[in-house]
Amino acid sequence: MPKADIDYSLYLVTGRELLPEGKDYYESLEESLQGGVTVVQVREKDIDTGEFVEIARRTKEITDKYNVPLLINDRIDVYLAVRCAGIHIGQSDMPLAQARALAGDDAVIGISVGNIDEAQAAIAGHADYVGVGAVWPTGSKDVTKKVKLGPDGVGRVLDVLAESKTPAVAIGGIHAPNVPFLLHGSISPNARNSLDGIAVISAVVASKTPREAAANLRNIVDSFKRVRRSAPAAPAFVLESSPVRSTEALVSGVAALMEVIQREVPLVHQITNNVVINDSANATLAIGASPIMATNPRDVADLSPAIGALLVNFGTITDKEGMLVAGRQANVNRKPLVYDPVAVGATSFRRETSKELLAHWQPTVIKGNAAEIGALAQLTEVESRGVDSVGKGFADPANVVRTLARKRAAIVVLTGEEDYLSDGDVVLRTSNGHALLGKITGSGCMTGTLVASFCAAARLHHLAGGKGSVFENDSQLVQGDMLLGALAGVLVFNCAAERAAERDDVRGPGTFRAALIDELANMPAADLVKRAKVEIL
Ligand SMILES: Nc1ncnc2c1ncn2[C@@H]1O[C@H](COP(=O)(O)OP(=O)(O)OP(=O)(O)O)[C@@H](O)[C@H]1O
Ligand SMILES: Cc1ncsc1CCO
Repeated sequence: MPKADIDYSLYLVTGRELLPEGKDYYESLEESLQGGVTVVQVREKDIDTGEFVEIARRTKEITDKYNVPLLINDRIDVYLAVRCAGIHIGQSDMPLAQARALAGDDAVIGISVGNIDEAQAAIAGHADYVGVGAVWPTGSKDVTKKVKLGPDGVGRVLDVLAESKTPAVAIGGIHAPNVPFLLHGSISPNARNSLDGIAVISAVVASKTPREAAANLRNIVDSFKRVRRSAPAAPAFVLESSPVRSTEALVSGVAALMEVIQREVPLVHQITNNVVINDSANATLAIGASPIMATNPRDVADLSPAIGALLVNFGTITDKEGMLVAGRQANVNRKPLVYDPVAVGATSFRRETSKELLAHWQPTVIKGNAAEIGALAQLTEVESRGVDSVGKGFADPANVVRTLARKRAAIVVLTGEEDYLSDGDVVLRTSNGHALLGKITGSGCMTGTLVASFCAAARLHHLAGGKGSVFENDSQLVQGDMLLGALAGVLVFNCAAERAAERDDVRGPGTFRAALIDELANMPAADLVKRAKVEIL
């Protein structure tokens, strides 16, 4: 097969030691090829050369049947003996130039790269493809273990590879539940490049049903590539391309979600700060959803299948382990995950914690004030004072939210006197609310709570086959119109604040805070539709 025709979508690295008891290596291999494996690499350690050659020869007989290229890990002598498609070398194996001299120009030569320098060297040495990793720790179920490159780090390497168009597969700790996160989260910072495929070992080899395991992985990768091809310039990949929108449709969509909440009473899991925990739970109840504020890692893993959405707000970071586990489980269970990085730019501890969380899981929505969004976007235009944003805000907020949404493949919500929301494509501006919101603590945190609740509703609405939902795609992390969910959270909160501020019994922040909870509970959808000030920019 010509080098250019190789499809790297699902790259299987063999590992005979990982086979389930009683499963034959060749049988497992053949089933995985039937499931859709597109490249095979034979990896054998501590084995006699004669035996390696024999395994490679028999493996090639099977891969040839499926017209799938076979690569040999590290051993050029074995490659020369069996004459398969090529070899794969690691950084501590023979240098690339030497491998090329021995194997010749026809051989496919791939190399493992773990950072930008190694990627640049691979390009300079004309590697035919690179294996980028390790993404996550392998051989471990402990999700709190230190992440290696993470999807973010893979994205930085992909950026370097964009120009040479060197194909890239990611490797290390890849299993079906984290594949959508990996594919979306590793789109290079300026969206120029994305993964050509994923390399897996135990996700297929250790399976008793490798055909099904491979087919599932292949389906996710294929879906991702389809979306990426169809919308290269508008990378709201988590959500596929945005449906056609009008302000009227958006506002009536919000009203519909208010009904969904009442009907479905979604459970909204919140790991939030100890300043706002009570107000947030009451705000959740007031709109008709059901709050659960659990933080212990053992608790949160069990909860995940039952919840409608997860909120991670790190205003007072005391539960990092719980945040890591709960977020990963939300991705695994494909539940909306709203991330509120309170005061993220204020201290190095917060910046590091945020980086660590974002390497472990993919948020569906990122919500913050100007200082927080600025810090995540690495902009210095807006300053913070503790949890507050100070100054006039961004000169071009629409561009800030759109750019960060693209970079993070998430909906971004920027709060303030006016709120900006984007999925990386569309930008919405809402101008509801009241200045009294700036006089009570946790108004941003409660906005996050409501965004999470309405994202839960948007997903349920989609699953029930509701009108206007986003087209389903197997590589999407979350199903449903999450931009609409985020908009609903912002609008309901701010319209309730307007109603509260208008009340005669409200004399200041204290009475306003109580009235706000009342109005969240009492607001008719028709009044929201009347009040809503939404623009599509
Ligand atoms: N002056 C204002 N007029 C109208 N709405 C406002 C105003 N200030 C804030 N809001 C609204 O209040 C909510 C919180 O936004 P803000 O940007 O103040 O959050 P925050 O700084 O994160 O708050 P906190 O740290 O207290 O939780 C948002 O829904 C926003 O729309
Ligand atoms: C005041 C405060 N400090 C940490 S979190 C929080 C709530 C508002 O963000």
